[in-house]
Order: sequence, then structure tokens, then C-alpha cells
Amino acid sequence: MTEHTPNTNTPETAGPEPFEAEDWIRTFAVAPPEHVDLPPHHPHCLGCGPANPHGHQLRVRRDAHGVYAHHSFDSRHVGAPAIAHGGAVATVLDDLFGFLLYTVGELAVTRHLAIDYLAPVLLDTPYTLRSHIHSRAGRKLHLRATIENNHAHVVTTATALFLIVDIDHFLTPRHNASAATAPTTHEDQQGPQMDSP
Ligand SMILES: CCCCCCCC(=O)SCCNC(=O)CCNC(=O)[C@H](O)C(C)(C)COP(=O)(O)OP(=O)(O)OC[C@H]1O[C@@H](n2cnc3c(N)ncnc32)[C@H](O)[C@@H]1OP(=O)(O)O
Repeated sequence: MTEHTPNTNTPETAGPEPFEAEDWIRTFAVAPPEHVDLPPHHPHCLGCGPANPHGHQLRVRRDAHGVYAHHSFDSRHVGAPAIAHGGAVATVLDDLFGFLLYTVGELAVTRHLAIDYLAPVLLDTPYTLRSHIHSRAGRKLHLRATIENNHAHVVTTATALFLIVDIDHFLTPRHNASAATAPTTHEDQQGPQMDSP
């Protein structure tokens, strides 16, 4: 019988300190100016947290169209040799979508994320990531993103459905997680997925 060993996080990965959720949530209602970095979602956020040494430490700004970032993947994110892992690319795109919330002024979370890997994303190579709101219908935010290399070739595209949530989503996450029951996917409920509008 295999002995179960408890998960022993290192101090670095022990996660965020307790914080005031209400204060954190209020920051999303403020749209910072275009010439400064938008605030990270959280200091330990895997996508953008400056205090997470294992994260991507994405730095994002907004512009007239949405948000953008200049970013390079490194050896921590390797999949096939010299190529970024597809999951790492998805992490960064999901996080970039999360920065659009500063332009919406409301909280939302990823419900659906779809990625087309058109060409390899190379390590130690500069890319420009852009994201914008394609459309909004009630609490549904239909989002779009691209990753482009320095030769203006788009190597990745992504679409996402974010759903606006209220503060309780973050204040009672364990309750929300246990509330989910199968079938849990949109396709289970509604049949094959159509292209988003
Ligand atoms: C603060 C920001 C930080 C950002 C960090 C980066 C982004 C993230 O990583 S977020 C973390 C990852 N995401 C999550 O943890 C979310 C987990 N999921 C949930 O908690 C819930 O599913 C939640 C809250 C999103 C939605 O729950 P719920 O309100 O019950 O949704 P539900 O009623 O099923 O669907 C709402 C609507 O969306 C539609 N919908 C759901 N899925 C899909 C889909 N895949 N395609 C099209 N439509 C869909 C439904 O049909 C429904 O439509 P209508 O209102 O017209 O009937």
C-alpha cells in the first residue's frame, strides 16, 4: 500500500496571504490610464502575480481596442524542445482575458476557453498578445485574443466566454465548487457548440 504524504508546499508556493476580498474586488471598478501597467489580479496570480516565482508575471496595459502585453516564454514553460507548452500558452491567454475586466468594471470568470495553435510559440522569443471584447450579452462576455510574433504573424488565436459573477463567487468558492453537478458542460446541456457570435 502506498503511503500518503501530505502536500507540503514550499514557502514560495504557499499561496497568498489572507486579504480583504471586498477591497480587491473594488479595484476592478477602476480603469487605470493607458500608459501604465494594469494591476495584477493578485500578487500570487499564476498569470500576472509579481510575487509568484513560478508564474508568467504578465504585464498588461489597455489601449483603445482592449488590452495588450509583450511577453516571452522561457525554459520554465517548455513543452516540446524550444517550444512553449500549450498549457502555458493557455494560462497566459486566460489571464490576459482577465485583464479585460478592468475595462468592463465588473468581475467575471472563465466559463469556456478555446485556442487555435496555428504555429509553435517559441521560447525566449518576444510576442505581442492582444485581447478585446467581441460582444456582450447580459452577463456573457465573448472575448477574442491573438499572439503575434515580431514579423506580424499571428501564431495563436483564442476565444473565451467569461461570465459576470458577483462577490459571493470569491467569498464562498468552496461552496460554489461543491454545488456543481454533472452534466457540467454546455455541450452536455445543449448539444454541440456553435461558434460564438
Ligand atoms: C477576477 C478575475 C481573475 C481572472 C483570472 C483569469 C481567469 C480565470 O482563471 S477564472 C478561473 C477559472 N474559472 C472558474 O473557476 C469558473 C468556474 N465555473 C463557475 O464557477 C460557474 O460555471 C460560473 C460561475 C462561471 C457560471 O455558473 P452559472 O451562473 O451557473 O452559469 P450557467 O447558468 O450554467 O450559464 C450561464 C449562461 O452561459 C451559457 N453558457 C455556459 N457555458 C457556455 C458555453 N460553453 N458556450 C456558450 N454559452 C454557455 C449558459 O447557457 C447560460 O446562458 P443563459 O443565461 O442564456 O441560459
